[in-house]
Amino acid sequence: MSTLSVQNVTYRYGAKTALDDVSFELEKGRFCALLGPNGAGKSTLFSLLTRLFVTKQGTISVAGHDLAREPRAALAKIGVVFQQQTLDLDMSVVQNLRYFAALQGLSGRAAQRNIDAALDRLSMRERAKEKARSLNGGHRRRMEIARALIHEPEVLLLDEATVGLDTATRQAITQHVHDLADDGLLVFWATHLVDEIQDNDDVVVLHKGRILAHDNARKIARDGTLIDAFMHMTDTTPEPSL
Ligand SMILES: Nc1ncnc2c1ncn2[C@@H]1O[C@H](COP(=O)(O)OP(=O)(O)OP(=O)(O)O)[C@@H](O)[C@H]1O
Repeated sequence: MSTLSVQNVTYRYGAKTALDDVSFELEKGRFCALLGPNGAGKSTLFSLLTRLFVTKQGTISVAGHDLAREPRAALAKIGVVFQQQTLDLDMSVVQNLRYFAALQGLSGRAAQRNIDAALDRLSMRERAKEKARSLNGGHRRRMEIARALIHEPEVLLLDEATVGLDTATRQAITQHVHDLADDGLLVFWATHLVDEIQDNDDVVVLHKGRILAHDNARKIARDGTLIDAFMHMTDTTPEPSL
């Protein structure tokens, strides 16, 4: 049983087809990049995975739970970091996390244990009492990732999670998230930046709503670079990342 299964998903905005018969399966313990240029359909797919939009054609299942038939069980296995920041800046790091834990039905010792574990995983324990407002962009992002882990999901979805961060911070966050995959999570990371992808990662290349490739990054690159392969496949020039 795969951890995340997407089968024959099609999604339209009126006459515009944003996703066209998309199918793939992903396993836990892996970092998989959803790589696609602007307009590829990445946000639409994430909206379906998080049930902001309802899948009308095709099926999605998470850790064996069909998202349409068992939405609560499926969503309980997903942690999400959206592109837009969603913190309460006037609360401390730990207050933000406690609030989210309560929304997930966690309280008392169980909540504290999971909060501590999530802070440790993102090296944020020493910032726990600081107001979110006082944190820089990288630490705010780490805190959002810690928050997404509190209910111990099996899948971590991140939608363009490094937008607006400087290069060093981007690299640090990207590495942290790779470490989470090494610890056993399935990380599904939407990006248009090829340099966030490491040789051993899995990559789903999405373009104009269709999957052009799904393989190990090294295999997609073949004898050249992943950037060249991506440009060739999509006939685009990737945005400079530096
Ligand atoms: N509300 C909408 N109404 C009509 N078309 C839409 C709507 N939202 C997105 N689209 C179109 O659907 C396609 C996929 O968009 P989507 O936002 O999912 O792509 P994306 O890969 O996330 O791109 P970006 O990186 O620019 O956010 C695009 O052609 C987009 O113009």
